[in-house]
Amino acid sequence: MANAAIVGAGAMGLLLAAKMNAVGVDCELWTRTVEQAEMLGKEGITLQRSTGEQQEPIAVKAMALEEAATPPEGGPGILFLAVKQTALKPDFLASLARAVPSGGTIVALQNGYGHLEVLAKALPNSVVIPVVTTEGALRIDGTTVKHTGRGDFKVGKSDGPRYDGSNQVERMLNQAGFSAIASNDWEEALMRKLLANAVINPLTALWGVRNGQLLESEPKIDVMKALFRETFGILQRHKEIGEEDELWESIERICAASAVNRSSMLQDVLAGRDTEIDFINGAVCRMAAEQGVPSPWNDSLAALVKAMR
Ligand SMILES: NC(=O)C1=CN([C@@H]2O[C@H](COP(=O)(O)OP(=O)(O)OC[C@H]3O[C@@H](n4cnc5c(N)ncnc54)[C@H](OP(=O)(O)O)[C@@H]3O)[C@@H](O)[C@H]2O)C=CC1
Ligand SMILES: CC(C)(CO)C(=O)C(=O)O
Repeated sequence: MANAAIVGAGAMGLLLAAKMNAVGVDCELWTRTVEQAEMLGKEGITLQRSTGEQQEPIAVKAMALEEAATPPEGGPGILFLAVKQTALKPDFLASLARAVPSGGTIVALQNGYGHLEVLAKALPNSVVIPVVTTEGALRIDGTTVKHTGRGDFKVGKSDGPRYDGSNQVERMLNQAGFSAIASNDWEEALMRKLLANAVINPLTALWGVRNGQLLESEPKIDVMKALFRETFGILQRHKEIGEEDELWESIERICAASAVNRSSMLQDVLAGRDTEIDFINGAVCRMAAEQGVPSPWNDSLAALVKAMR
């Protein structure tokens, strides 16, 4: 049994598994289906650079989560959770609880907000480490992933013993060639990412445009700014996240840097999958309700994106 496993063989899971196994970090990959696990076992993972250039396939030990979720004696001590928040349903959480040994570490890579509470409740004997990443990955098929953008990983850390495994996770990611840092200010990073996702994702999904196209028309920028201002106010009341101007500029930079990419929400809509809207704009609406303030832009976008299904 490996020391670590990645749950979810989509964009992020394939990228992590490829880079870790390429440098000899002992790490299994747990899929949803037996078919994908068999394919990965036979073909390995093909990693494409953003330029399209691809490396030799990287061998990986893959199995379906249901096979892996046996009683936890000797189970991997670290689970990188690379599924969307939409997957965090009771049956899945029960499988995870069976797969992770008591005291094991769950590395939560999800965008959005709400998952940490769900995981902590469902896995009370595990340590859930929040990780915020600005890496970009795109699943091409069941065994191929494109590394669409280089970013970094902020690995949640606390001054107390709460996130004991943070330094180990940081080391594993750096060993795999990523840029990772264990940091106390992970919550600020999580909120800043939530702000970017709350502005870029629903609008690109609704208008069917790539990230860079958001900045190509004044009327689109006006809508973006209105959504940004409302969301910034709500998040800033929840947790100090920085200056409004600087955060708006950071969103413009993300759109420019990922100009040709489709946001994850647009990809989900195009593929007919559930989106993470409930955990992005929906989460902002819930925060606003707790604060007793209105959130008309977030309410409308959450409803409009849900109605695309
Ligand atoms: N991709 C990116 O660039 C980034 C992603 N993130 C975040 O990382 C998380 C994962 O995103 P991403 O990899 O893009 O998503 P994908 O949709 O590409 O991958 C999710 C994977 O989870 C698998 N899955 C779903 N349910 C289960 C289950 N019950 N058991 C095992 N596996 C399951 C899916 O399997 P199947 O395909 O068989 O349904 C799929 O392979 C999201 O929260 C996202 O917001 C954060 C930053 C960047
Ligand atoms: C930052 C952004 C918008 C990049 O596409 C993203 O995280 C996503 O698509 O979910």
